[in-house]
Amino acid sequence: MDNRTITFIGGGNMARSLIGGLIADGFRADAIRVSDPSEEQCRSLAQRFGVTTGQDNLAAIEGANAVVLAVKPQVMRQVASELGEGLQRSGAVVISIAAGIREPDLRRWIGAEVPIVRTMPNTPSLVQTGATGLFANNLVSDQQRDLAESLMRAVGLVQWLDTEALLDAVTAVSGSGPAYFFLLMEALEDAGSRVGLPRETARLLVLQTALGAAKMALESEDDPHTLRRRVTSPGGTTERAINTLEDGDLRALIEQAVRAAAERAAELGDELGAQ
Ligand SMILES: NC(=O)C1=CN([C@@H]2O[C@H](COP(=O)(O)OP(=O)(O)OC[C@H]3O[C@@H](n4cnc5c(N)ncnc54)[C@H](OP(=O)(O)O)[C@@H]3O)[C@@H](O)[C@H]2O)C=CC1
Ligand SMILES: O=C(O)[C@@H]1CCC=N1
Repeated sequence: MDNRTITFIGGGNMARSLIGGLIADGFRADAIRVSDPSEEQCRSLAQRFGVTTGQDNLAAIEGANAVVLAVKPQVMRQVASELGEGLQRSGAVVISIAAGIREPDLRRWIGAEVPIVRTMPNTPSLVQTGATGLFANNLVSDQQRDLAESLMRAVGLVQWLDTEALLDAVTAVSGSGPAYFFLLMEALEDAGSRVGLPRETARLLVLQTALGAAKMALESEDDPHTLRRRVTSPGGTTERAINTLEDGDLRALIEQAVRAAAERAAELGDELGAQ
């Protein structure tokens, strides 16, 4: 991806997933800088990916074409304020990955009219199977839009959104989504082990089944409903299991969970944006 440089402010879980995916996609390690207060975190990132690391946020953004703000929402205000002038000078596109933090608040904290792309990626970016929603403010140039898109496309699927508010829904569906599937895997593995399978066998069967179902749903012309019906023989085993799940109102529970996550994203925006 040419010779553009990208700086990550915060080198935690999500930054690690994005960096790993970018490098696996051929992005040059020497074009990636990470600034994080933890020396341990920096050492581990430098060792694993060969990226440049440091503890000085302002120094890290110098000359960068894109600055990814990958800190927790609760420290975003402090980080954005501290970087304000540097960001204004650099002309870099700011890419925020924080849940809830709204673009107008981020711009206010930075204290300048800077180009901002607000995104919501997810951790499978590490294995280049991420899913990212993006929203650009009107100061983002076409080139910067392409840069933000190509960074996120290097690690998976990208979906641009017309309105920023939809990012809370993206957060609730795909940002947090990997955790829902991991929970299902944990539960299925536990259940498999309780009906007699050795735990390792149960885990392998569950993971391969999850992979197979997702791959099939992505590659098939049929929708998941049709694919599900094909597994479900009348009077068979799947029917019995699906009836149990429907009787327990799994769908309503999932909707409740997604609404709760979206509400929490909005709440974070309200709470932290009011500062
Ligand atoms: N995890 C996920 O699945 C996803 C997370 N996100 C978003 O990504 C962001 C980061 O989340 P996640 O990676 O999970 O969090 P982590 O806590 O793993 O990473 C944040 C990192 O930022 C560091 N940090 C804290 N203060 C500063 C500072 N002033 N300057 C530079 N770095 C700092 C932290 O160091 P220390 O720990 O020492 O404080 C930590 O290493 C959040 O805003 C979250 O909403 C978005 C999509 C998915
Ligand atoms: O749980 C969180 O708040 C972050 C945002 C989406 C995934 N993890």
